[in-house]
Amino acid sequence: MPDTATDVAAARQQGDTARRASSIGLKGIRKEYPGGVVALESVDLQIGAGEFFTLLGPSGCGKTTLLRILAGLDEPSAGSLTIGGVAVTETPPHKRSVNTVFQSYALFPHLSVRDNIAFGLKMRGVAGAERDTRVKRIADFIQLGELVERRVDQLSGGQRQRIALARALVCEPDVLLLDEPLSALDAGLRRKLQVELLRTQQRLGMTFVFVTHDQEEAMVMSDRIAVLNDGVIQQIGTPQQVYERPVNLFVARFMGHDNIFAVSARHERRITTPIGELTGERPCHGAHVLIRPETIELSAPESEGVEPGKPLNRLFCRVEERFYRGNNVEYRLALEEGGTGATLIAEISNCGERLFRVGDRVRAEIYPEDVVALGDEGSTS
Ligand SMILES: Nc1ncnc2c1ncn2[C@@H]1O[C@H](COP(=O)(O)OP(=O)(O)OP(=O)(O)O)[C@@H](O)[C@H]1O
Repeated sequence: MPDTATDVAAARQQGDTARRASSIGLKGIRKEYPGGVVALESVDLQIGAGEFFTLLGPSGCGKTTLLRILAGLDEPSAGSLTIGGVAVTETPPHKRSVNTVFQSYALFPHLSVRDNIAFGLKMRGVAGAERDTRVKRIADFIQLGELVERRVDQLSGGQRQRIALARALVCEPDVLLLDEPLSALDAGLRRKLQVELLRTQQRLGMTFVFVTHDQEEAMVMSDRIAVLNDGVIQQIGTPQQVYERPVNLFVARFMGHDNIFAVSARHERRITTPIGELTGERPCHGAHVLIRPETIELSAPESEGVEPGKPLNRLFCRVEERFYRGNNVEYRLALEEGGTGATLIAEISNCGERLFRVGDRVRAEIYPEDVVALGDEGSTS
């Protein structure tokens, strides 16, 4: 069974042509629960047919509400919804070609794997012989063919999760909705099932809408991600766009970034920050900037530097702390001049070069394009 991010990338590249999939369109979707809680403000979203699309955000931001509206389990207070180009805002759940996999599996523990998988087909009135063929095909597909007679309460968490997936897939929906399906699993199994889920989606060519609050999981799985906060989409983009170019402070923090600095003064491309004066690629309008630790180059102060003559930001620092992580090394740096006591974090891949020690003087070099301006919340791209 595959278990690395490389496998995920390979799975993405091996994708068959779409068998059946539907696009999804959301326009002005608002949800206000009785009692006045506004779970979604005004959500506009276009999800492509066959896309692996992820809703990412903290607890309570409205992810599940949005999924329930797609499934037809909740009605929006305003706005409209299309699946496969057809208006379905008023369509009841069982008439939408949509299936949902929940975090809690929602399996019948006393029934066999076969009967659990067959349940949805039975409800849809699929006859015995065809039902058996389809159950067998999907059980083999998720590598549980040998376990079809077992009772569900005799299986591991990972196996149960695969059955929940099989039960949704066997109905061949155009759209599969997945609400934190892997969050109950331990880290190793979770990574394996991430790969399996992505390969399944690629092979079947279905549209997947996946909910998670784990940014790494979102990045490894998704074609595109929508980051939500307080019922408002903050940014929609590819994993690379959302991680490398977060549009605002919320997205940058949620994606796990540390080197974020307030901008106290600005003049065209020059800005003043707690780590000193920096030059950006273009005039900075944001109140904060992000400098990703892995974009910083470190060298001895007296050396030539990485690219002599290039317009770089050069900061002289002292190594305060060093964290050796095997594949990379994190340095926490104190600025020698122009700084106001702020710490700059640099992460250097460990390619066998000499490591700096605590107390060493170093020169940190930052390209203008790696000074990322963060705008106000609520802006999308
Ligand atoms: N039935 C309900 N009645 C009233 N308020 C609700 C109801 N369901 C959800 N909410 C509120 O709506 C907001 C969004 O909830 P939702 O479950 O969509 O968030 P979420 O992002 O899925 O959170 P989590 O990751 O914790 O599941 C929260 O403030 C929640 O308390």
